Amino acid sequence: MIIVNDVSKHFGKVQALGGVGFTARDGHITALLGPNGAGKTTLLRLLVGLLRRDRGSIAIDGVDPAVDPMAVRKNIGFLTDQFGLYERLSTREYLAYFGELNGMTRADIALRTREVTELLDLGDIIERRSKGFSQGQRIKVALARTLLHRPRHLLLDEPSRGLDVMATRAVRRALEALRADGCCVIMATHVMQEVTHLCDDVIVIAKGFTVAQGSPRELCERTGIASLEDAFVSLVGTEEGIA
Ligand SMILES: Nc1ncnc2c1ncn2[C@@H]1O[C@H](COP(=O)(O)OP(=O)(O)OP(=O)(O)O)[C@@H](O)[C@H]1O
Repeated sequence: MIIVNDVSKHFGKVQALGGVGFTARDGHITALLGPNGAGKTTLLRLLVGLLRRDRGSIAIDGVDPAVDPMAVRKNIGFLTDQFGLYERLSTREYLAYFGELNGMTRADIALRTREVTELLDLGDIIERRSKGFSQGQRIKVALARTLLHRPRHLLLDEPSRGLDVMATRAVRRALEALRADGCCVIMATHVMQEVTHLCDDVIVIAKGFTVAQGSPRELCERTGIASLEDAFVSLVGTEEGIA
């Protein structure tokens, strides 16, 4: 479980987060919705201990990433907007490298490589070097790396950007399987259809503040608006950043 309370973060004079608070539960997929520049990526980077907050508290299964980032990272998979693939490594070599960094045994790496290859349909690129991979192939390999060590928490920054229909479905299936395993998934996205079909809970942030949290249905009921996209626009009070 991830509990965030009144977190703020400035970059010099720029306020990225003014006051964000929410709870993301295990066995749930939680969407992080907000216009461009709302603070979603900053929040994800704070959760994983890559940035230090100015104020507030964060507890990831009770551990504060500012106090013990290594303990938190052991149990988190983080898919950022920078995939960080190594062009000279094949997908299999790349996964093995990150598995070793995460302290996995060779046998476990081999087992998990088989599992994520199947889950994300990587069969045709598992022996290929990543140089020249398409955007969708790059995301799937980065996601495979993120899942390899069976993280208890998964933080995804726009995981479906650039994916075709089949790849989108493969990622969706993977996330549903993780949810069924009790994983706590937080996903920043601009794709309303994905939120409606996949997410149990939605956190809406605007200009660095949490403006609402609830299931897609609750947000629609609260605003009295039938479509989630229109409810979102009403909650953030602007049409900026809608995809
Ligand atoms: N390293 C940085 N230095 C200065 N400003 C930053 C930095 N990182 C983020 N910001 C600013 O903080 C604010 C929040 O940015 P962030 O990337 O978290 O938004 P976002 O919700 O992820 O946006 P998007 O949907 O466009 O990806 C923006 O005004 C951004 O310019």
